[in-house]
Parts: sequence; structure tokens; C-alpha cells
Amino acid sequence: MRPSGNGAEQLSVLILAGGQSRRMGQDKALLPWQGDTLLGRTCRLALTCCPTVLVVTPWPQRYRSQLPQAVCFITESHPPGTPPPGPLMGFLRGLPQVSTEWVLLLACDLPRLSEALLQQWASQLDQVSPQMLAWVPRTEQGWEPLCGFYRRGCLQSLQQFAAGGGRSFQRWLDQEAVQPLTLPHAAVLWNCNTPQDWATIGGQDFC
Ligand SMILES: Nc1nc2c(ncn2[C@@H]2O[C@H](COP(=O)(O)OP(=O)(O)OP(=O)(O)O)[C@@H](O)[C@H]2O)c(=O)[nH]1
Ligand SMILES: [Mg+2]
Repeated sequence: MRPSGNGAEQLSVLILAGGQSRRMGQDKALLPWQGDTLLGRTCRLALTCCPTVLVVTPWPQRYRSQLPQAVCFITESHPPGTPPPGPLMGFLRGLPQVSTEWVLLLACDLPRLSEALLQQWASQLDQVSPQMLAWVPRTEQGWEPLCGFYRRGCLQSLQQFAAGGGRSFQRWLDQEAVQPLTLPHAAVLWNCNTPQDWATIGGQDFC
């Protein structure tokens, strides 16, 4: 069920699925999770918040058949033999395609994120001060940019930052007006980077 407030009308979701999964040793987006893949589950969660869900990736054909038809792709390309440009550049690739006031940026590997939490956040977007460019979780480690809400209007600032060679979300967000998003507990953003991480949650229920 989508939220009945205006959260859905003012929100799109961009999901990044263009990393190399070097530490995992296999494509994280395709890891099986709760009868789906990690990317598939993330897309389905996102579709409960709003109808516009866009996956930014160099490999749309790799994922198309597993994802709901409502999901659209933004194809990213980088020169053969070069590594992916990183999440900030993935965001910059996708953001110009967004036509809603807000965009929720998500990594593909957040197995503990819940539908209820995403919907709750989406329904609270009206409460974010108009001066704030983004609403992003902040922990002791810093910003958690890959589960954060951004105003579409941050595009110009992001373009300038990237044009100056910036690739760090932490540095970009530190220089912007960003409202910290309070998490119920840090574990909701637990992400898996290695086979050991993956084994930690294998077969367990984290609802
Ligand atoms: N579109 C896009 N997504 C990216 C890029 N780099 C990383 N991501 C995504 O950003 C999210 C977090 O990245 P990481 O956890 O470092 O994943 P990764 O880069 O695949 O993994 P490692 O190679 O082990 O660093 C994941 O959803 C990745 O797919 C990129 O260049 N383009
Ligand atoms: Mg990486």
C-alpha cells in the first residue's frame, strides 16, 4: 500500500546498482534474499512509497527480468577497463531524470530496511524545512548518503562539486544544509559488503 498523504506525489526513488562488488566477489544486487534478490527487494520496497523507481546501472539487461515492470533503468556508461565512477557519480547520472520535488537515494544492498520505515519517512517530507537541501541519516561514522532524501534542486550544487573533482558524499553533504534524519536504530542501514557479512544474516529473519 502506498501512503495516502502527498508523499508519493512528491517523491521518486533512485537505486544505485553499478558497483563492482569487489569485496563480495559476486554481484551483490543479485544475492538471494527473502525469495527475491537484494535489488529486487529494494525495488519492491521503493514501489510501496511512490510509483517512480529508477535503477542507475551500466547493466540493465542483467536485472530487467527479475524486477517489476514499473521499474525503469537509467543506463550509466564508463570507458571499458575503467572502474565504476562511484556512488556520487551514479547519483549525478540519475538526478537530472527526476521530476519530483524529492528523491530518495538507495543502495541496492540494504536487507534490513523495512517498508514501514520508508513509508513513514516519505510521509514526513513535508516537515523538512524548506531551507534544507537534503534529509539524510547521520551516525557516529558520518552521513549515510545511500539511504537519504534529497531535493531535486540539489542538482546544481552536486554538479559543481563533481566538476571540481569531488567524489565524496561526506564532503559534499558537510558543505550543504542537510537535516539529520533520526534512525530508530543504526541496524536498519546495515549493508553487506563481504561474504562474511552475508553469512552473518544468512537464514535469519530481521523483520
Ligand atoms: N550506479 C552506480 N552505483 C554504484 C557505483 N559504485 C557503487 N555503487 C552502488 O553504491 C552502493 C554502495 O556501494 P558499495 O557498498 O561500495 O558497493 P560496491 O562498490 O559494489 O562494492 P565494492 O566493490 O566492494 O566497493 C551499491 O548499491 C553499489 O551498487 C557506481 O559507480 N555507479
Ligand atoms: Mg564501493
